[in-house]
Amino acid sequence: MTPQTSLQKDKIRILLLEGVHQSAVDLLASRGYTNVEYLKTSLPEDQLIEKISNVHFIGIRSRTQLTRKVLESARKLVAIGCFCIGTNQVDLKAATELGIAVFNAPYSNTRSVAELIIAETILTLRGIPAKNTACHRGGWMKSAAGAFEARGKTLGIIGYGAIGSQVSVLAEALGMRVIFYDVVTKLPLGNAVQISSLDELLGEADVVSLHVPELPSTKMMMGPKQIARMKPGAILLNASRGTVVDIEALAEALKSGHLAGAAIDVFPVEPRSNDDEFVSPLRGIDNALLTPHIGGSTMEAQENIGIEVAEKLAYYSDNGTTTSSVNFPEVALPGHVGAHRLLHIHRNVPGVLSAINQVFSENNINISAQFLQTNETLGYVVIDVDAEYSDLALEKLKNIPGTLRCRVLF
Ligand SMILES: NC(=O)c1ccc[n+]([C@@H]2O[C@H](COP(=O)([O-])OP(=O)(O)OC[C@H]3O[C@@H](n4cnc5c(N)ncnc54)[C@H](O)[C@@H]3O)[C@@H](O)[C@H]2O)c1
Ligand SMILES: O=C(O)CC[C@@H](O)C(=O)O
Repeated sequence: MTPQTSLQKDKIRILLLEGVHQSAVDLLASRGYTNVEYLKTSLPEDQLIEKISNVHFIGIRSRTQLTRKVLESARKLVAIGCFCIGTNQVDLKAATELGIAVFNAPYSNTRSVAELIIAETILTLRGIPAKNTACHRGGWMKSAAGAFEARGKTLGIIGYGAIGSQVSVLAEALGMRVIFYDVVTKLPLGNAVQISSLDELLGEADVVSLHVPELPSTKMMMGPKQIARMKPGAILLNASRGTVVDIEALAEALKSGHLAGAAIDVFPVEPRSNDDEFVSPLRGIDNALLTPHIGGSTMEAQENIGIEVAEKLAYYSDNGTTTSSVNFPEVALPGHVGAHRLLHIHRNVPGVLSAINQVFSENNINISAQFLQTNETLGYVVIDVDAEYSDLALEKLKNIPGTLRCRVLF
């Protein structure tokens, strides 16, 4: 039997955008959530605001921009599922301040991206993008000039996290020498070596591959100066985020021949759907291998992501557990058989906790279990009580100053 929540499950509205995998819909259905609107595209802000004002959960990929303005109109929203790794498309500060939990799938497409990077390393070192284009145009570029083996070349990885370190292992298996730059000291895998400055890495690597998140500190981290610092004839790979590379400067470096090639999967501006035109200064540059943000788009990854994120949303809805949330204090909760569970999300300011406890002491409500976790913005308190008291407690808790969201699970 599926547990009852504060709303009947068929009243809990879920909006899934950007064609998330069917596995998400199936998983939600298996947990009793069938009130799902499924769209293949992202939505422009005005349409998003209209739709989000009425839903309890939303699932997106990388294109949907959940700005503060959008989130402020999401009065009923309980949680956001990012069916991907990156969460830069969500204003996380706003989501946190509004008490909306955000989940993602931090590892489900790691391998897919790493495999693509290895393929691109080999293809760009051999000059395949230009040769392929020539063949399609009736040309025949049979030549060894500018074509190299990966073996023995130096791969410079920027951002040695889940993807960067996976690329490192695969590249070493090809016989490449791996160096990496990361703002955090990382345990190097295999024979990889951490380099202390970006500048030094750029001066040494034959192939540079970017695997950093989109952050203020990574915006345009590959600008004209950094691109000029790369070795003549080097190759730049970017499957991280489009804002990390100055795309105009890259186009110039490819046209001038300073860089021998590039493989770019992510762009500062990406079409909203497959029906929209892709516009980029890299179009028409034959030694640039361009892909439509499909680093993580494999059947395996998408199916796993669908299950993982939908499971996190359903679990948070049913039980209150926030394990691996991107922005919420993490609480792994047991079941609450025989009790009603109150979930209280509040601003982490002095006085809220004592006000919560006062509700129970003043009204003589026995607490059978209580869980508390905070981060610097939020406090998350979970209280299990006898069924007969949950309505009264919910009403009182909702009125405590500092309360952001409050719900009950029956
Ligand atoms: N193209 C795609 O389809 C695709 C798929 C998955 C992920 N991504 C992108 O790849 C990014 C990386 O994914 P991940 O799972 O490896 O993330 P991760 O968090 O595991 O690793 C990121 C690494 O970058 C480092 N870093 C942060 N700022 C840095 C800086 N200024 N200089 C150097 N290093 C810095 C971090 O310390 C961390 O080690 C994601 O954030 C996402 O934007 C793209
Ligand atoms: O599927 C997507 O749209 C995004 C994929 C990738 O960039 C990620 O962050 O996981």
